[in-house]
Amino acid sequence: MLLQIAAKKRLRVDEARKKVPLSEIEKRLEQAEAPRPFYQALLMPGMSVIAEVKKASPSKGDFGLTLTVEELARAYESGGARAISVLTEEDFFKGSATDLVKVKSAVTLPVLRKDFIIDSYQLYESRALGADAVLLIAGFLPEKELRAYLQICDELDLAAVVETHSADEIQMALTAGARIVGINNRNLQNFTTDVNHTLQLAPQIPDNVLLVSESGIESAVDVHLLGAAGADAVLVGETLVRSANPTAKIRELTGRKSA
Ligand SMILES: O=P(O)(O)OC[C@@H](O)[C@@H](O)c1c[nH]c2ccccc12
Repeated sequence: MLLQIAAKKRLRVDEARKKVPLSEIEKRLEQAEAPRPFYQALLMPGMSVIAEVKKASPSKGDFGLTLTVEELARAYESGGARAISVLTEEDFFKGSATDLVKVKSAVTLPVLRKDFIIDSYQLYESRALGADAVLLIAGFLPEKELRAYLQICDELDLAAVVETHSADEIQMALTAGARIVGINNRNLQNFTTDVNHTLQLAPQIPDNVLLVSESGIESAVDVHLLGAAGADAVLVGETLVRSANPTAKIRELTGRKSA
């Protein structure tokens, strides 16, 4: 599955680069506004929720959103989310770059672009689209490349969440210079999720690195356990998009009325 996603992405990136060359993106970036502070949002006291706009996934199919992406993002903001994640992958998650642009203008929160980044072109593109942060998947990138991408993110003032699945990937992310590490609770072999995955690996994350627990977070109990284990943030998609009231669901998860 991951290989299929990466192969599709390669084609799409090559196409995008033909349409809008890097030199053109760099020109656009001269006029770009300063990014919203993603890292600082996660640093706030208490658990930060990164709420995800997710229309579909390869394992669950279409979630049948009844709200527009703007409405959903605003509902998240009202519930006290501290950042919004927007899935922009087209072929397996039914996302788009347009979704990111729409969400960015609908809220005042920082916005994370969730996609499969396999080419440095996508970092510049993300910044030009208005992303304040990107996801870098450690399992997709050799350490040297990860390090180079993190450096480009620094130059672009783009925050980066480096997603990991194992102790080895965490070590690699830290060596490459990650300041925000994600631990994905989803087993990519069978797509099951287990928040214990974060609880087991959390001790590997030093205090000066922010920890985001990703996937399969369903309840206030999950959030409490993850906070006690040292997570600074949780990344929540399905539980929120399936909820009849995403605003109330975020408040329920954090136990707070606002951000
Ligand atoms: O819907 P969930 O189980 O709350 O998961 C959200 C998020 O963690 C998940 O969408 C995700 C984590 N890493 C990814 C990488 C690519 C696509 C999607 C993801």
